[in-house]
Amino acid sequence: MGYLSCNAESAIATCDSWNFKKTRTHNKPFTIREFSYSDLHSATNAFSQDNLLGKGSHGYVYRAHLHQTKLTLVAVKRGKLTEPRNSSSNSPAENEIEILSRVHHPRLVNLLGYAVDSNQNKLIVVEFMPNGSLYELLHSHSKPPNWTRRVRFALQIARGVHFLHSSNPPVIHRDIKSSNILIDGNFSARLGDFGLSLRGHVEDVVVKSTPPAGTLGYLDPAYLAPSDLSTKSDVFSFGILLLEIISGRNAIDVNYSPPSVVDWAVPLIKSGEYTDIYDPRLTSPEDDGALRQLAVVAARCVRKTAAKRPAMAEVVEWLKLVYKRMSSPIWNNIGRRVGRVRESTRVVKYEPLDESMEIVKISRMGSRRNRKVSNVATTELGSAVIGQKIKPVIRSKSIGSLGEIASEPFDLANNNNNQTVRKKGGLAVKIPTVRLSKSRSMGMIQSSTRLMHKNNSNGVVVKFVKKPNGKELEDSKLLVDVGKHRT
Ligand SMILES: Nc1ncnc2c1ncn2[C@@H]1O[C@H](COP(=O)(O)OP(=O)(O)OP(=O)(O)O)[C@@H](O)[C@H]1O
Repeated sequence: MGYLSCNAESAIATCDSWNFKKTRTHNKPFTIREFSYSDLHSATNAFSQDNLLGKGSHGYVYRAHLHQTKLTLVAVKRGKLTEPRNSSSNSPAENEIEILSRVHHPRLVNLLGYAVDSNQNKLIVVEFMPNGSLYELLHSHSKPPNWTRRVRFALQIARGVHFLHSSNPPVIHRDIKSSNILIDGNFSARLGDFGLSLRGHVEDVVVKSTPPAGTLGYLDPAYLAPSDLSTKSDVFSFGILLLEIISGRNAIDVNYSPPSVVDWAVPLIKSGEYTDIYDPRLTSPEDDGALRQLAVVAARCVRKTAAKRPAMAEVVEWLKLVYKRMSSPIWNNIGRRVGRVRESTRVVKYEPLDESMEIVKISRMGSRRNRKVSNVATTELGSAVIGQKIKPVIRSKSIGSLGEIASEPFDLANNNNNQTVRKKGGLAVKIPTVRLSKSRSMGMIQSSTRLMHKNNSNGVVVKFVKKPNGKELEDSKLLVDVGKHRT
């Protein structure tokens, strides 16, 4: 086992030498306690209903007040009492303890300790997350999180998953989904529930002999046999999570046609109909470039072929750029609004990029197609209760390669697609869009490199890139420069 046993209430410092190369905060040895069962019993008031935080497929989670220790509020996970104990393999609780005793990160719901009951079943003690799950925030909350918060959650989870994948040996979570994303006291997202996780290299016996598992709707369609498992399966699930964050709809939802979020969203993204997938409960921003980038990142993560999906390291970099873009004053002014203002066409004024010009964007509003086909209540996957207008679909095929996706997530750092630029008091001039082809590296536009527009000496609006060293690079040179970064 990856954790060390010791007497009740004694603390042991554990650390994983493999993970010792991480940044300072993650290098600190962390403490795993063995709690006495009786302490957890009294801390949860005999596992009372009042302290029940939630129920999962493997057991129950309780709030516990520990008085003897500095940790006052913790969460205790207890397996189902009726579940037979299979001595030949690790229970989900044992697996979770084993994995979490080796990794520790601010973006994870970290292990604090464990206890053993009289039947030798293990109870897990983890950090208490007071603000529920992302699933609840997205689907049951009266005030759904705004766009900036959603992207922040996405970035935080991406960092957590990246940390797991870059551990040595890597940890593959196998159950990334919104109900396993918990929100801490700082309203930051943490990845929890390591019951299905695997730690090891793909060629390791344990990994090679463990049958596929996960949650329908999030499960990688390319993961059909143990040998198919790789970190890219988590990337797929993360992509589904991103689509859920963008659209506010469930991974599988029979109220939509098609019910699978992949089959529903990816064709819309591929055809450039981004606004159709935005959560209708939020105002969609006039400059939705950041959301488009987010949608394209999601589409790349859910590619059918695992090898074509990005690594989490790339996803983190892309999401950092999306978050940066969203942190601009324009985004901060976007309030949360339930219901959508519908207009035909309107002109939106942007903050000028410099004194000599201002930008206007002709935005099309009110054309959002509502793909919801009926108002039947959401049913669990596989449920037979389905409305009259839609056909029962249990698990639709996921969409294949996204080779034809029109725009790259980061084709341009400040991509003004479909925007027009005009000189003050002058006529509008349409700016041609510079687009990189799919084969080009997406990491080459650094956040410190900004695409801008200005009038050159002939009065013509040109694109230029401001390099980190302050030098400007004009459009034609930009293309050459971009070419150098081909992968
Ligand atoms: N550390 C925690 N702090 C606060 N609440 C928690 C914590 N862990 C879990 N919960 C609550 O308990 C619920 C059940 O969690 P659990 O991880 O057992 O199952 P699940 O993820 O919802 O479902 P499944 O077991 O099918 O994956 C969660 O949805 C959440 O509301």
